[in-house]
Amino acid sequence: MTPKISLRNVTKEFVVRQGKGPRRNSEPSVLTALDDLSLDVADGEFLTLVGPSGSGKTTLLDLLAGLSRPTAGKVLVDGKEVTGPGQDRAVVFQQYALFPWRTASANVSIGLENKGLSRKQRAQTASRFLDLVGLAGFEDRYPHELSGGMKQRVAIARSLAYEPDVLLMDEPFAALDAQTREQLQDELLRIWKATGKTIVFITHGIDEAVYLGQRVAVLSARPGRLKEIVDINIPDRDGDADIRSHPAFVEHRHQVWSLLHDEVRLAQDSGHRKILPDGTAPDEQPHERSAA
Ligand SMILES: Nc1ncnc2c1ncn2[C@@H]1O[C@H](COP(=O)(O)OP(=O)(O)OP(=O)(O)O)[C@@H](O)[C@H]1O
Repeated sequence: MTPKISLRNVTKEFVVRQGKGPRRNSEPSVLTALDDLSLDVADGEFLTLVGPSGSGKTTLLDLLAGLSRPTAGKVLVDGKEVTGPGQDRAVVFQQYALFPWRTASANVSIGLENKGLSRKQRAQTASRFLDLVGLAGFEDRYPHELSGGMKQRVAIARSLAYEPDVLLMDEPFAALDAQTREQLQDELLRIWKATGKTIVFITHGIDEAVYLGQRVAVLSARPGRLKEIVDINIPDRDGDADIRSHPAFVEHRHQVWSLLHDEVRLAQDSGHRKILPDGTAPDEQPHERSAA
């Protein structure tokens, strides 16, 4: 069966300049964010993605979203090469990016405006998706009247409303307090089960990765390569038990922690992999190319 998402030998390079101001080096260098990465995601799968800072997680999500193109290799969705953003994929960012002058309902309706629906139909669809994310009755609230968790629910409802097959989530719960985060993790699992979406979810949280993912993809320190994919098998996952204290959860968490810990140490140990605060790397060789 064709995987829903397929990354085939994907490399992404950026051309950067070292230093700043008068000390800025005129020679551009190439920063390899992702290196020869191959990965398949099945239809309806929930994949979480972890990796040290700078390992290329957001770069990978941007490629899947069609916001940028790989330097080499291919990104396929349903067997077709991704050449730009599309209605089949929605992105949820850490920052909710809601329009402050629009109500929750109007924010959710945004993606429906080109679908030839009447105003009433759009409002009904928005209500249905606000209901799905647990915000029934909040249609007329403005973003400033909502908590952080509620705003993120609106953002998720907005992404779901135009019925994408794939949900791409870049640390969507990172700005929320621990309790709200856990609540939204459960909501997301419920929505995923109800809708059958394919989800790729980036997180810095090992617990979150293991709790949400059917598989956890671990990236190596920059340049990002696929270090390992951990299959998550936790018995009784659908029950009422506290999954986070289940021995299988604890074991998976330790496994992912060890893989990540090795990568973070490697990145720190080898000076040539260090990344300067301005995003450039001292190890990269000057390169002829001039565009990212
Ligand atoms: N547009 C760009 N131009 C130049 N370099 C870039 C660009 N986007 C990303 N990079 C570099 O590519 C590398 C990977 O960045 P990316 O944001 O994908 O990492 P990440 O794993 O998401 O990091 P974090 O966990 O800190 O958010 C970094 O070294 C970053 O500085």
